[in-house]
Amino acid sequence: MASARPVPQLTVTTEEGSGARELEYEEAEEINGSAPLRRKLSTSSVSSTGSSVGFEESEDDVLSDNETKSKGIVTLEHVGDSGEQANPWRTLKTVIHWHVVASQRKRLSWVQLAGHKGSFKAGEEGTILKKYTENEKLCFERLKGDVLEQFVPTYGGTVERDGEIFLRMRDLLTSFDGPNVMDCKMGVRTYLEDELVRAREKPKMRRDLYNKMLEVDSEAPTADEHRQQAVTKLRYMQWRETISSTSTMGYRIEGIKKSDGTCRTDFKKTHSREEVTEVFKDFVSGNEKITRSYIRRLEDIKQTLKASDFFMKHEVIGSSLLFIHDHTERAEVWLIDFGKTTALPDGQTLDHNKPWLEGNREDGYLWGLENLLFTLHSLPAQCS
Ligand SMILES: Nc1ncnc2c1ncn2[C@@H]1O[C@H](COP(=O)(O)OP(=O)(O)OP(=O)(O)O)[C@@H](O)[C@H]1O
Ligand SMILES: O=P(O)(O)O[C@@H]1[C@H](O)[C@H](O)[C@@H](OP(=O)(O)O)[C@H](OP(=O)(O)O)[C@H]1O
Repeated sequence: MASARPVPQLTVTTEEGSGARELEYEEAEEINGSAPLRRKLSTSSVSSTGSSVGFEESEDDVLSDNETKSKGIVTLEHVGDSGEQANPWRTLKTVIHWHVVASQRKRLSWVQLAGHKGSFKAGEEGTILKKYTENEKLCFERLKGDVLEQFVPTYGGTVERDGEIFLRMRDLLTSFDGPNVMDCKMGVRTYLEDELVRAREKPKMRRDLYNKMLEVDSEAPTADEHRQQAVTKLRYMQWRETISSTSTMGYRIEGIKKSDGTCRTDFKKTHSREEVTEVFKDFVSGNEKITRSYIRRLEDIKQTLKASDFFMKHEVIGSSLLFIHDHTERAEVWLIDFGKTTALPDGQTLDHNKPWLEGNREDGYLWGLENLLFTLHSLPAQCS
């Protein structure tokens, strides 16, 4: 395995504020002419200390460990499919005329191991609907015809439900019988370089992330962060990267649901090679055939990534590999979550294997994949 790599850190210093309202993410991105990454606008304000470090709460509820640890099973609401492609100009009209009676809605029991609560709804059979972001839609569109498309859930365009726009995609779990599922977030970095720049220019303090930090380690916040009872998102994300295996191995385990109904999302401190290996070993229940299938699939993915035009031209941040197997010993791995996968400027390409230095936009995806394969290769011997 390659050795740990240094992660450039951002030091947030408190400046005197002008009192001006801070630009919100989407506004800033619109001005730059790029696709918005956030799902909702949030409000931010100048802190009461007069600092320009704004305070901000989470834009969406993120599943907390307590909420998911119990099951990892979420109930997705199913609303009838109109088959329509979303038309932004018709949104308001559709909100008014959408006559789906709640009692007629079917519900789907589903597994969501990471991500934002309420992001998904059930689609028609075999599909799920994920809350729309322009960025993810663009990725799905650009993936059409790319060699990587075969490893990505089939994309079925945008649809409108209850006045909201969703991306329709294949539900990867439907063909499995009592699936075991694991989400591994790939890369050495979980925030975009753009986010780093924005965070430096306009740091915003978040109390919810401070609280999430405390839940894991009450000594993690600095004295200053304790005093403010808040941390910046960047500080939180970098801390998450270093306490997990993201910084040292280029991937981390986000959650696991097993066919026996157990579900774990408490892997924030799963850091060492030994700890990660133990989790994998438990996930495959020592089954060598399943392990070998996963290895074959990951080798295919690796070769395909290297040949992919899409991969070469995108900074792939926050994307996961979803592992699925069941009692039939069928095992699959899929690439999911392109919410923060961003096209590079024309002519620029990434290696995905080089260390990240601010400005080079490298994400360490392939390096993480190598390490993941290394972990799986070490399993069969241990399992037998
Ligand atoms: N096509 C799919 N088929 C089956 N399960 C899926 C699919 N897409 C996502 N999931 C499940 O939903 C979870 C969250 O998905 P995803 O990462 O796309 O959401 P998100 O809200 O963008 O997450 P994040 O906030 O981490 O960026 C995954 O861990 C997985 O369990
Ligand atoms: O895994 P955790 O510890 O719950 O932390 C969340 C996780 O890093 C998500 O990836 C991130 O959303 P994005 O990837 O969309 O940035 C979210 O930011 P948020 O709170 O701003 O939604 C974090 O709170």
